[in-house]
This record gives sequence, structure tokens and C-alpha cells, in this order.
Amino acid sequence: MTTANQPRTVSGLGVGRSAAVAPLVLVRAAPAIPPDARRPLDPAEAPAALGLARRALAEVAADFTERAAAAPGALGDVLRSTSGMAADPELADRVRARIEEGQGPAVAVDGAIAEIIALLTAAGGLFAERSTDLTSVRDHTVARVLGLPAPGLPELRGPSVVCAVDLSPADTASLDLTKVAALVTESGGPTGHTAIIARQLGIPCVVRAAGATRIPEGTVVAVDAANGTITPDPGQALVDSLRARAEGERALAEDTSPGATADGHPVALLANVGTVDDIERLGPSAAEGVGLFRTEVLFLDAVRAPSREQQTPVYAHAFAAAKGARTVVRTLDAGADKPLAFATQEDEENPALGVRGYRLVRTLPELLEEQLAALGEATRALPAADRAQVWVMAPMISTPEEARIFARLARAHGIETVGAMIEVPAAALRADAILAEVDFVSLGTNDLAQYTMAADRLDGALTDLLDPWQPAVLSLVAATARAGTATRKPVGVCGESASDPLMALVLTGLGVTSLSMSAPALPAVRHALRHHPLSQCRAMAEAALSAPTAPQARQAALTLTAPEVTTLLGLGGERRG
Ligand SMILES: C=C(OP(=O)(O)O)C(=O)O
Repeated sequence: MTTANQPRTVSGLGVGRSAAVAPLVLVRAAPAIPPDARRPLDPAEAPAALGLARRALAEVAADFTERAAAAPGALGDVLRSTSGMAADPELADRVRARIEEGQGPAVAVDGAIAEIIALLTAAGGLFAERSTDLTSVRDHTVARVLGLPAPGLPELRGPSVVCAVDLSPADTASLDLTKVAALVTESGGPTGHTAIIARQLGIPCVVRAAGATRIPEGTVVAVDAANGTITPDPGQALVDSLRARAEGERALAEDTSPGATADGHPVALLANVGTVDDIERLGPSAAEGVGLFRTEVLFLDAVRAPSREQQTPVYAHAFAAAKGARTVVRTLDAGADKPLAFATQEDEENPALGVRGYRLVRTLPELLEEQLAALGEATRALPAADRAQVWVMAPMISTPEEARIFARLARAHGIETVGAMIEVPAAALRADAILAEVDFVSLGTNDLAQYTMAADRLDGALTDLLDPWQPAVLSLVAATARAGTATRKPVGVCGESASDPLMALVLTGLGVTSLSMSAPALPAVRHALRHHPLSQCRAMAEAALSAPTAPQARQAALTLTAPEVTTLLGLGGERRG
């Protein structure tokens, strides 16, 4: 299988610590029409071009029909409707007209579908929703006309390592995750959406893996997230060592006791979730509750803003699944790296600094209003004793005034426990004043690192700056934790940094009261806490805070770590996402 051009072992940034061995499946980007396919046709070429375009459309229609037959329920319906679009005579007419005007078949298909998409978008509502399916018809048909392999997400026939240059949040969400053994992307960073979803599901993932898409499709690869490597055709020794490590991790997962240091100082261990299914999958005691419910994940595919009536049953279902445990809900964090069709401003030059998260209240106040109304209604349906366990917080709070307005709105809807995320340096610096307005805060260290270091979290080339061990980031976390201790209010961390066992010890030493992470990361963090008394966590925090650089901060904490934890969790190596 190995070819001369094929890279041997590809390295990137590992996400989590798990590993998988499976055949590689490539996700192909939408085809680009090359310049020679864009040249005007000679009239004598038109009949052949028309035949090629018609055949491609018919084959795409047949392909979607075949996939529909194998797909369950709603997905089958969507695929059948997509097939119908490819077979639509109106589309064929528009393509014919363009070819008769002298366009090549790929350009004609592309243009005809763009025309129909524009009409549907203008019509709005359900019509507009169909434009995504038409885009898929366009990409598949153009690829066939050009003789290229089908683009987009592959149909997975068994456990597979899915490899792409990049995956959009919607791509990742629509993968058949029961068959995804691992995710590999050439771009992205350790706090990007692919990494977050992979962590959540415990799927091994390597991002920034330059050259991974050059590994031939079908090659069996070993993906080791702990070391950030993808090894084609791995030998038995590597497979055996990965298996042994997985068994060690499974043994750790058997301890489901509440999070606490060796001397019994409690640190709530919570899970980050994006869907109700995620909450249901948590099982009875893996986490002590939900520390971050990313509600925007529920609406990634929605074209229109979900109404209060649509949202209420979803939250009611989520709270029922949490069975009275703390559930920290974040109101919609739309914009920048989490685009939602109905909430994202199209014309922003700098979306990460734009109207996103809580700031949408300036342009679309009804969005927050409807969500809080739905959350309030779902909360009121709970037994009285459980209502205070629904904690609702706003993302991207920058000032105490914003915290005050948010708290007033949330409380007006009957939400008892209201909080703010601390992910903007201005908020960390004013954490005491923000805590005067709300009941708790939660540090989003992914965004806090992005905004403190002025480094785009989606730009994997800036990973060193985005490191939560950066002294400037640690100082802001420490300032926030101090404000929590002074006001005796909870300060959680729900950014990816909480899932690093070594960082979790430092955060505990800084005074953080809860750690929320993707569920598969909980056992290692629980294990690390259990082996260190609070005094040792404090010493680690102090040592990390006084280090001049991120690697030195980590090293300073590592030197004070219990040796059995360092060995078992393999903390000695280079930091991975
Ligand atoms: C938890 C966070 O939010 P998200 O990653 O969803 O933006 C964060 O920024 O740390």
C-alpha cells in the first residue's frame, strides 16, 4: 500500500489521549472548475457537452436515490429530496440553455444551480433551506462532469479514520460518528470545532497534520492522539502498545467518585456537551453534572431562528436527562468560529471581535429573549428542588453592565442561577464587579487565550500563543479565581484547558471550584486530583504563575506533580491539545 510519495508518519497536534487503527477515508473539497473547462464552447461541441451534463445529473440523481434507500428515517428523506432536485427538468432546461449559449458543461451546471439557489434564497423559509441540498447536487455533478471523485463527506462502510483538509462544524456534525474511528485534519487548532467535537465524543483526533491527505485512501493508519501522529500501515508492536494504553485508560474510568483533591477539597467535575444526546450518553456517574451546554450546537443547521416553542421541549428534555444534576447552559454563542445562518452578521470585517455571543442582543434582541423564555419555561417545569440546578450563563460578557442586564433578563424569566462567561480579558480584569451582578462565572479559556494573546484560535500556526499556560492567560485566570474566592461565588473553567490533568491541578490551586471538559477526559483529571492535596495544587499554581514562559510554567507545575500520576498519565512529554 505504501507508495513513494506517501508520507511515512505524519505529525500534528493530538487532541485527547486516545488512539485508533482503521482504514483512512478522505473528505474531498468541492471541485474547483479549472480554466480550460471555463473556455467558451464551439457550437459543434454543444451536443456532446449537453450529453455529458445530462448523464452527470442522472448519475447524481441515481446515486442519491441509492444512498436514500440505505439511510434511516429523516436522512433518507433528505437524500431522496436531493435526488429529486438533480432530476428536476427545470434544472436540465437551465443547463441546456447555458450550454446553447456556449458555456462548458461544468460552468453551465454551476451557473444554473447558482440561479436556482438565488431564487430559493429570495423566497426564504423552507425554500431557502433547500439550497444546501442543491449545493450538494452542484458539487457532485460538477465533479462528475470533470471526471473527479465525488466531493464531500464520504459514506462510511465501517470504522474509518476520516481525513480532510478541514471540516466545517456542519460537516463534523453530519458524520456518522458510530463509524468514525478517528478524525484527522490538515488545518484547525486544538481548540477549533473539530477538536472540540472529537474530545466530546472521545474520538482520537489529530489537527494540523500537514500532508495527511496525501496518504492514499484505504490505507490502514494508526492515529495516536497522545503523540499527535498518524502512522500508515502500523506494525503489530505499535498496535499492541496502543491497545495496552487504551486498557489503562479504561481502568481509570472505573473510578466515578466525585472530584476531590487527596485531602478531600471538592472540585466539581462536569461535562461539556452540545446536544441532549451528549447528556444522555454521560451515564449515571461519569460527571457530576453539565458544566457547559453549548446551545448553539443544537441549531448549526437551522436557517431560521428557533422559536421559544421549538426550544422549550429541547431544554426540558436536556434537564430531564441531567436528572437534577447541575446543568450550566450557555445562551447562543453565535458568530466567528460558530456561524449560525440566522444570527451571523454577513458583513463583519473581523467577526471574532464583532457582534457575537451576548453582543447579539444589540442587533437581534428577540433571539436572547426567546431563548431565555424557553429556558425559563423548561426550568419551571422541573420539581422546585431542581430549579436552582439549572445555571444559565451568557458568552462574551465584556463589562459588569452587560452582566447586570443579562442577569435581569434571565431572572425575569424565572432563572434562579445566573452567570457570565469570562473569556474576554476586560471581563477577567473586572471579575469582581461582574461577580457582584451574577451568581457564578465560568472561564472560557479557549477564547480567553485568543483574546488575551490576540491570536485567532482557528489558526493552528499560532498554537504556541494560544497555549493556556501563557503567563498572561494564567494571570487573568488567577485574577478571576481570586475574585471568586473573595466573593465566595463559584468560578468554573469550561475551556479545553480543564481537560489537561496538569492544568486541572494548577486551576484547582488557583481557587477554581469546578472543571468542565469533554466527558472522556474526566477520568484522568479525577485521577490526578485524587493524588494531590490542595496545598500541593497551590504550590503548583504559584510555581506556574511565576514562570516567564508557557513551557516553563508547565514544567514548573510538572516538577511538583506526584510521580505515579506523571507516569500513568504520560504527562512528561510535550503538551498536546
Ligand atoms: C468554552 C469555551 O467556549 P467555546 O470553545 O465553545 O467557544 C471557551 O472559549 O473556552
